Amino acid sequence: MAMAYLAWRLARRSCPSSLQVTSFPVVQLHMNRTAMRASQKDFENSMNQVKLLKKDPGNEVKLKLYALYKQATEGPCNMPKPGVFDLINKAKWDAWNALGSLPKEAARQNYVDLVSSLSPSLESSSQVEPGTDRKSTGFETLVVTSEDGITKIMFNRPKKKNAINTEMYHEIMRALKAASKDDSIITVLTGNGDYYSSGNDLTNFTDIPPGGVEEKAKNNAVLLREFVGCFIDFPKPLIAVVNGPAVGISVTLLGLFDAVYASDRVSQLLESKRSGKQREMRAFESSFSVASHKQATFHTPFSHLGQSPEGCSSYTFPKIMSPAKATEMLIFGKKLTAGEACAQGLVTEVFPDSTFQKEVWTRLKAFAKLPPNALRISKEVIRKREREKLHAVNAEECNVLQGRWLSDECTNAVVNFLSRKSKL
Ligand SMILES: CCCCC/C=C/C(=O)SCCNC(=O)CCNC(=O)[C@H](O)C(C)(C)COP(=O)(O)OP(=O)(O)OC[C@H]1O[C@@H](n2cnc3c(N)ncnc32)[C@H](O)[C@@H]1OP(=O)(O)O
Repeated sequence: MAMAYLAWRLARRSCPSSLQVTSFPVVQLHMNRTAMRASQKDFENSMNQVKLLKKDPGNEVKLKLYALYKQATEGPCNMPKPGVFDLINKAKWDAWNALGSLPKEAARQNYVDLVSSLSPSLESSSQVEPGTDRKSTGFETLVVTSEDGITKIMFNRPKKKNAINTEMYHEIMRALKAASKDDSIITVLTGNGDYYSSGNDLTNFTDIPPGGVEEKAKNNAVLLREFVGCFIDFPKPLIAVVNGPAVGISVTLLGLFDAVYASDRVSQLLESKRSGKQREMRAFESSFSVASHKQATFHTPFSHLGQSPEGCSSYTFPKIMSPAKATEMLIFGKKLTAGEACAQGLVTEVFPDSTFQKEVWTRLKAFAKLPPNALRISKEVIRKREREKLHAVNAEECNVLQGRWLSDECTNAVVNFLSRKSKL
C-alpha cells in the first residue's frame, strides 16, 4: 500500500503538463500589460508606493526611478550638466538625460512598471518575508503572520525601539503558544523598524500596584519566569532574524534559540567610508524615503542598570562563548557587533546587509520544507538533556533579579533613563 502511494506521488511530481498549461496565460497577461497605458492615478499610486519602500532597492533602481519621474513630469532633461565633482547630481542628470526624447506617457508607464516590479519590497513594515496572507489579529504589540510553513512573530513597537512592555511579554507568550500548535514548521522572531529590540521597557517599573514596589518586583519576577519558560519549552525550531541592535533580554534569550541570523551592516559602512563616498551616499539615500537600518549589535548592560543576567544567559552564555567572554558581556556590559557575536557563537551566521532579508528568508523557506516530525524530534533530543537545568537556572535568575529591582542601584538607573539623564 505504502509503495503504491509512493509510486503515485513520484508519478505526479515528474509530470510537466501543468507547467505547459499555465505558460500561455502568463504570456497573454504580459502582452495586455504592454498595450496598456498608465493613468495619472496609477502614476500617483506608484509614487506613494515608493514612499512605503522600506527595503533599499539599490542606487541603480533609485536613479531609474528618479529619471523616469522627471521624464514623466517634465519631459526630456532640461537642466545644465552638473560639474564633474558634483557626484550625486551628475549621476541623476546622467540617468535623466539617458532617457532622451522618451515621451512622457511612456516614462509614466515605465515608472509604474518599475515600481510594480519592486512589489516584494513594498510593505508597510521593514520585514517583508514571508508574505502576510495569514495575519493573526488580536495583537497590539506584534505582527504575527504565517506562510510557507513559517510563523513569523514580529515585534511591532518601532517608535519605542521594540522595547518589551508588559502587554508585549504576554502577547509574545500567546503567539509562541499558538505557533507551537499551528501547522507551521518553524517559528521566527524579528523586529519591525531599525531595532530588533531594546529589551525590557523601563517604564514597566513605573506602575506600582497597591502592594508597593515589593509586589511589583514579585509580579515582574513571576512574569519573567513564565516568559523565559516559554522559550525553554518551545517545541519547534525557533529562529531569530536580528534586523538591528538588540539589548538586554532580547539578547540573552538568543541562547535559547536554535539559530540566530544577523546582517553585517557595519562592514559596509566602513567600506564606503574607506572609499571616501560615505557622505555622498548618505545624502543621496536621504533624497529618497527609504528606512535606514542600524547595524545589529548585541548589548547586555545589566551592571549599568543595577541588574543581573536573565533569559538563562548565566548558564547558556558561558557554555556558548567561554566563561571569560560571557563575563565581559554579562558583567561588564561589552557590546558586540554581529561579526563578534558570530565569532563567539551567539550568532549562527552573518549576512551582507544588501541581501540579508532575501538570503535569510530563502534559507528559512528551505528549512520549512524539511520533514516536520524529524525537526521536532531532533530539537527535543537536543533540548531534553538541558530542560530541567534551564528551568532551574531561570528560577534562580528571577529570584536574584527580584532583589535587584528593589536596590538603589537599579532604581537610580531606571530613574536616570526615564528622566532622560542617561542612555546606553
Ligand atoms: C519584567 C521583566 C524584566 C526582564 C528584565 C530585562 C532586562 C533588560 O532587558 S535590561 C535592558 C533594558 N533596556 C535598556 O536599558 C535600553 C534603554 N534604551 C536606550 O538606552 C535607548 O533608548 C536606545 C540606546 C535603545 C536607543 O537610543 P536612541 O536611538 O537615541 O533612541 P531613543 O532613546 O530616542 O528611543 C526612542 C523612544 O523609545 C523609547 N525607548 C527605547 N528603549 C526603551 C526601553 N528599553 N524602555 C523604555 N523606553 C524605551 C525612548 O524612551 C524613546 O521614547 P520617546 O522619548 O517617547 O520617543
